[in-house]
Amino acid sequence: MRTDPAPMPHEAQITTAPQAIAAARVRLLLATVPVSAVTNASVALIAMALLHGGAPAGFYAVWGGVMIGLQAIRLLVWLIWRGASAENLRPVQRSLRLRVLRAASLATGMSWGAIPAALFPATPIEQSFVAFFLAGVSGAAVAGLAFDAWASGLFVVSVIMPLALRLMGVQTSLSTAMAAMVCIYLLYLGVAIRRGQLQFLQLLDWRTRAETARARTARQAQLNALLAEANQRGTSAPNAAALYAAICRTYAALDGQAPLSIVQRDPITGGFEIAAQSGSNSGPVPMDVLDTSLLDTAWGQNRPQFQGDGRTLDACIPLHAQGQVCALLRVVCANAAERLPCEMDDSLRDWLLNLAASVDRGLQAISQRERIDRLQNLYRALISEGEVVLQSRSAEEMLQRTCDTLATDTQFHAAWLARPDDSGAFRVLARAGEGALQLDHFRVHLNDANRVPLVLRVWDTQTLQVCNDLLRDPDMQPWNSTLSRYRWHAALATPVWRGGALWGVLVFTSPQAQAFDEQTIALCEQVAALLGYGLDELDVKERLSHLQRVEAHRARHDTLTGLPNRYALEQYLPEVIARARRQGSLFAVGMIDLDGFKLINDTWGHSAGDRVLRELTRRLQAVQRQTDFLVRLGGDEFVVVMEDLNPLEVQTGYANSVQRLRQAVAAPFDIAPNVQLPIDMSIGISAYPLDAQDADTLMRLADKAMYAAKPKNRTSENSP
Ligand SMILES: Nc1nc2c(ncn2[C@@H]2O[C@H](COP(=O)(O)OP(=O)(O)OP(=O)(O)O)[C@@H](O)[C@H]2O)c(=O)[nH]1
Repeated sequence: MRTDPAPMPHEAQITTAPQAIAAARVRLLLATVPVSAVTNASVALIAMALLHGGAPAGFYAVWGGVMIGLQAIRLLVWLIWRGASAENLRPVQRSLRLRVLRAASLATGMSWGAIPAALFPATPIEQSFVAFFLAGVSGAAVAGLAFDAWASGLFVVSVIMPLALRLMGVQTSLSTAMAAMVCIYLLYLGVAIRRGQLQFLQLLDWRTRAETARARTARQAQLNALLAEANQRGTSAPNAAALYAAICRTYAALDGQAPLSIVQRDPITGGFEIAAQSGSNSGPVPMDVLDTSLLDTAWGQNRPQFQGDGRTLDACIPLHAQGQVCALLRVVCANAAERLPCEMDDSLRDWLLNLAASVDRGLQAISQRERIDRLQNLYRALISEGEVVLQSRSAEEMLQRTCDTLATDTQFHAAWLARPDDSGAFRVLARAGEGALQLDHFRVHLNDANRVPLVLRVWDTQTLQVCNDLLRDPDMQPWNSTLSRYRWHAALATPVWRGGALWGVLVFTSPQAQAFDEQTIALCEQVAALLGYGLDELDVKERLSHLQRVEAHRARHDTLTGLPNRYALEQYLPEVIARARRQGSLFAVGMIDLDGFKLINDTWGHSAGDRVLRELTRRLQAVQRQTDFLVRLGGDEFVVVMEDLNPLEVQTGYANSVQRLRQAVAAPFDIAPNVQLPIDMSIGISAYPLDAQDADTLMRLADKAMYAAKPKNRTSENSP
């Protein structure tokens, strides 16, 4: 719960006791001046009017004039000074006005002593009593002097001593008794004035001390409230900047404090900049007018620095995040003449240290929250990576989706994967996130002399590499401007294994230095491992599908000639029939069988027979039309399906087709080295839809026709 801090007590109440006493004495002296002056002037007027005898002629007129003049001076000083503030009273002891006031008071007292002196020659002695009486009255009238020891003492002595001496000079028992009484009275006045002064001073001292203590307690309470506030803000602020701003705002509410700022260091330039600051009565203290050496020392030595002479203050206290100095808490009161001074006492020092400790705790809470968020996001990314691996149909897709997921759903800024090509130059295969486009200019080669880039370190060591503060890594200096532009403040590069070998490097970058702690590193490794498994699985799938394709081809093709086989023909014929039916076209099935092929095998060997079969295939392919479908049924039997047959062909007994196919055996075959033999073939043809309308019958009829065409079966009427 936030409580509004009470206003700070006025600084006059917390100044030191001697200053306060001096100011209070002057105020009291001023308070007595008007009454004293008026009384003195009145009594002087009465004396001028009533006391004539026993004094030199004109004495009372001169004395009265001096007296009234002195009182006028006192009143004048009082008039000028009565509106003075506490600040003006502080240097009062050196003030000209105080000196004038004291001199006037002293002169007043001494002038009263002149009356008994003037009366000395006179008789009877009773006149001296009148003077003594007047002196006593005037002593009371200038009671203000009692608060000023020297003036009071001189006054008492100068007024009463002459009377005592005079009485002792008369040498009668009465005058001696009176002199004794005067001396006792003198003694009494001296003691009374002294004691009164002491008590007054003590009283003032107690009062000032009590007020100072009260003010201190009140300030301490406010300062403690600010500490509590800082602690509480730490648990609610979303980030360090918000925490700094909240601390400064709360501090600013404390009236009368020197300005507080939180200063951060630019990692590139090393310069200091204000991250947050409180306002103050004198406004924020600009950085450029301050000596930053104290900041350097506090940052470099990681120790609080305090400078000041009790009137000025420069305090720099390091703040920490993850064990490292991340900012400085600075309180500066640079100007001693400022209305609000900073007391550089131990309590303020302790409080500042406590405030810094509170901010540290807040930063720690924030970084812990950020770490948990980061890990949660990473776990999510890990789950997403599992989906990516399962869903991706190609390696390219898998890599790109991995990078996209990492750069979108985690605290990472960018993610990319690179691997060396055949020439050894690293190629970025996938990338995502801020600054990823600049990877177009990524030039790293396996043979580079400079082994600093993380991808090379990974390649060399085959292990994961982390740099948690790229901008402070002296090796990374050449790339600092790019790293800083895209806020790549920390990076992790991990090997990606494919098929048991190092295949690529997956790189994660984060805008937050120190982002890669133990758990994050472990999760990044898992992501890379998952990616590797995914790639391996893709490879397995790819191999399987290749095998399937080979097997499927093998099942439909003849291994010796590469031609479609009987199985393929069985699938093909229904399609042709359906097409011909749809289009109302004709097609023919030609059955081809070599004559006397067995003899070649038997005479020249099986491999010679194979050669003939392959050569025949080549020749048949050369003479077939584009729409013909050539099949090896087995042995020396071939089938050619001829689509879009011209009806004339049927009428001419397939003369053109037979002639075209026969060109395949027009030239003799190479049987063996230097052995060429002519080989003939028999052809039987059936046509759709004239001969039959189903595949089996068409095949059977073609076979029958071919069989009939064999030389050994040939008769004059069925020879083709
Ligand atoms: N070299 C070789 N010979 C094969 C292959 N497949 C079958 N043969 C042989 O081919 C021959 C085919 O037999 P036939 O058709 O009776 O032989 P032919 O001498 O041509 O008889 P006609 O067809 O009646 O003229 C057999 O000897 C089979 O062993 C093969 O892939 N390679």
